[in-house]
Amino acid sequence: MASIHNAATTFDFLAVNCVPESHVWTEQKDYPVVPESAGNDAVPVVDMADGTEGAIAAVAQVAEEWGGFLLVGHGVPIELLVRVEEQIKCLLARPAPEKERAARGGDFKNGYGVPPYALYFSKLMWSEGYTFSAANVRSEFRRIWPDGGDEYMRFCDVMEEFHKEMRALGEKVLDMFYKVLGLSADHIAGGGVERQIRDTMTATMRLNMYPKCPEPERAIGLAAHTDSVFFTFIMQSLVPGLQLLRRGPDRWVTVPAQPGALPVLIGDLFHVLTNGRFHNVLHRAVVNQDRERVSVAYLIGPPKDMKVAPLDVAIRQGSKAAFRIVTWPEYMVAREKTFWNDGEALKILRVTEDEGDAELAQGMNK
Ligand SMILES: C=C1C[C@]23C[C@@]1(O)CC[C@H]2[C@@]12CCC[C@@](C)(C(=O)O1)[C@H]2[C@@H]3C(=O)O
Ligand SMILES: O=C(O)CCC(=O)C(=O)O
Ligand SMILES: [Fe+2]
Repeated sequence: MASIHNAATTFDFLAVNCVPESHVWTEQKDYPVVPESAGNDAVPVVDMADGTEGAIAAVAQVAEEWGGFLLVGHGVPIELLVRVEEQIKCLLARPAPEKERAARGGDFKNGYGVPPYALYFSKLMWSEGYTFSAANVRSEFRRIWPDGGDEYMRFCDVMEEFHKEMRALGEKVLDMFYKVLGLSADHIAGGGVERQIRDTMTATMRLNMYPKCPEPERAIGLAAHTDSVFFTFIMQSLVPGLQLLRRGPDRWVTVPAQPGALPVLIGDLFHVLTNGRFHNVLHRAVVNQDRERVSVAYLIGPPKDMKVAPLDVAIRQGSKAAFRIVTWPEYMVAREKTFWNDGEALKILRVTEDEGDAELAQGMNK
């Protein structure tokens, strides 16, 4: 599908009183929407402070059936989350020429502009945002503030504090997932691949701003997608908008926006690591007429050169690896052709019966 826009198109969302043709998404395949907290469709809550065996069994069920949940008891101060939100609003309220100076595209994979997958759709989404590597905050944001200064320092200090907290939380959540897979603390601490993943995983941040929309049912904030990474933490303002797809019957379930609760979304590469056991959840962000919404996706993935394949512990006795070995960049390139076909991406990596018999697929520890 041809792209009709540049990576860093600025659009004055607040200047229009209807959704222009360039942003209309009514022809997309769609499913009914379940409102917040409805019976069996209430998004599960995982409390990290609950260290019981029962809690691990509950995480197992949620990871397999939902692929997404609300994390509480995580210890990240709410007041820090509030400061992160304030800083994002300040950044994205800067004048268009300043944001365009920091545009994605060309030599810059990171920066201001539409997310990479937007280039594969013919319509624009009702959002703007900024993508950057969490390890490079200070150099990245010199593109917005070339001379540094107080605003630059405040922004970088808050983002780095957030990164420190989230990276540490990422390790705790990874350990929780490893426990679900049956790995002992000694095994994780040993020199194997599980420890290597934990020590080397990388973080990318995508700051999203969804302006108020005069006709929300005709637009989409972020179109349906799975994240390619291991897993993603979402920090969202107190305005709902994130929805998860539940299958059978297919429906969108709205994630409540609760102070301090962090949505966690399992991505494609964790689905691969667990040999398909953890569900990589299809999700999207919708917009509304009354309130702008801000979110941060804190995406945790492997280093670019790591070869990812099902973990040995996830390949149950008598079965084989269901996915072939891939690096994250290789997977992202292969996935480009599948964006308008929900759930198709991982088929690229699936090992066929014949290949499986020929034992082409191997576990990650081999
Ligand atoms: C680390 C990344 C994952 C991501 C591409 C990116 O380089 C930065 C943003 C991420 C995001 C967010 C919106 C949807 C998505 C498909 C996209 O185009 O940009 C994801 C990408 C992904 O998960 O592969
Ligand atoms: O805004 C949200 O809640 C979702 C953001 C998201 O899915 C993403 O940036 O990948
Ligand atoms: Fe996402």
